[in-house]
Amino acid sequence: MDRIHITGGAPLNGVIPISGAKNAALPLMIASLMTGETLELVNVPRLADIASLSRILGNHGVDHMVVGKRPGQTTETGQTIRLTASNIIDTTAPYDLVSTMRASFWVIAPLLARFGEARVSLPGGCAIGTRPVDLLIMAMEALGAQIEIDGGYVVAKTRNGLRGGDIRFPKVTVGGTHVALMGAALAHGTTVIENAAREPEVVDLAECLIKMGARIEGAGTPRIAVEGVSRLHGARHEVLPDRIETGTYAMAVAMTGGDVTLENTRADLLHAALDVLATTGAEVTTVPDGIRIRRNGAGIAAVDVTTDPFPGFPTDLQAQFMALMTLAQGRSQIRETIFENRFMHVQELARLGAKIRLEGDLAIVEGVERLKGAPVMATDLRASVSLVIAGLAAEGETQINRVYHLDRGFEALEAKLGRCGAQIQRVRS
Ligand SMILES: CC(=O)N[C@H]1[C@@H](OP(=O)(O)OP(=O)(O)OC[C@H]2O[C@@H](n3ccc(=O)[nH]c3=O)[C@H](O)[C@@H]2O)O[C@H](CO)[C@@H](O)[C@@H]1O
Ligand SMILES: C=C(OP(=O)(O)O)C(=O)O
Repeated sequence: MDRIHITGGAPLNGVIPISGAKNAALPLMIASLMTGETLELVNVPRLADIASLSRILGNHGVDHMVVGKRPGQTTETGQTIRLTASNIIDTTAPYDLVSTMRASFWVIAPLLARFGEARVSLPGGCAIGTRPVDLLIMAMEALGAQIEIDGGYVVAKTRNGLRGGDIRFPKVTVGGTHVALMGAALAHGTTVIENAAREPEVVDLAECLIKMGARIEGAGTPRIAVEGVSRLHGARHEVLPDRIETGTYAMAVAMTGGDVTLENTRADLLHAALDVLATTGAEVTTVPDGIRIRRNGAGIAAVDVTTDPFPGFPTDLQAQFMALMTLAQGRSQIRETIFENRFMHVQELARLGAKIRLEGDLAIVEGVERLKGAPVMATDLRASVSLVIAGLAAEGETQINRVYHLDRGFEALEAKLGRCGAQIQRVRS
């Protein structure tokens, strides 16, 4: 298994190009199942999760083509892919493909809406809590689907197509909102989704569906209205920038010190996180087509954070922020409200010398003066990258095992950091 070796202590200086968002690209690719025409997606990141989903779509019969590079494009310019679901041969998404990632479960909605049936294995994904799918099932039932669980599979059927209905989510769910949107877009009649997720990735999916002919109003607000149409058509859509990758590198610079411009991204995608970073003492400025982060000399101020659905502080940046707080001057309290088991990085950060105490959903971090490199191993994607950030700021060598978690969500991580002065290498084995 590959490992990442880091020799910490160097500040980061330079430019980091931000990739297209994994968590937008995945539902957008799934939306290709909603039409027999071609969906062209631009700025798709090169990631293990994207490859896994391509395999799942391929198994359903979706044709997948990667468009060749154009002059001026580099390996870090996202790929353009064309997906055509004109000949679906199988409406089952099998366990061995779906178990590796959460988003693959969402194929259930377009399959059901367009073909009247779907058999999808219960999903996997990052081990950060129980992660049930009851609300996704509730949404499809509200659209008239009959659903049963059989041998680890969710079997969904509809006789005469989905029909519009009222969906009120008791808690905000990103996946539930994606599924509700895709189902409702091809249902007969009107659907109102209440307490919808407002995440930018939901808005990106809605914008793409609108280009495909869907009638959707209110995406980005808690109330989305969808007027179903009988068919959708092909479209071309650019995946929005990855706000979690953006925030991750911003926190890395805030921790190591230095001056980095994050290119091809937008501050409005992560205001809550950038505001918190500024409060810690980092200088955050917006520049054309990006964000500049600087911290030179000043110490890191301790700041309390609570994760929340968008526009709040994202749970997907909680681990990275905790890494930063391990070197803060004083005590910070980090409350995780979205997932009940998303503190797996705590014991690994402790190996580097961090002082963190857990009390239920609260992590109390006592800042220390320095971290010291050590071998560590993370169990999920964002936890893994929090160890990379901590390793960059620690004295000496850090070795990060189980790198496949990082490959799920961070495109060209070593190259992007290496060009800014980080001493980071992948050791293949
Ligand atoms: C691929 C992708 O986009 N993943 C993101 C998505 O995950 P995902 O869509 O799985 O997360 P949700 O927003 O659905 O989960 C939010 C909360 O609702 C609960 N819940 C969800 C569905 C359900 O049927 N029942 C239920 O109880 C979850 O356990 C969790 O406590 O949003 C999360 C919250 O921003 C992010 O951390 C993930 O990175
Ligand atoms: C939790 C994540 O992914 P998934 O929902 O696929 O587990 C993530 O992107 O941080």
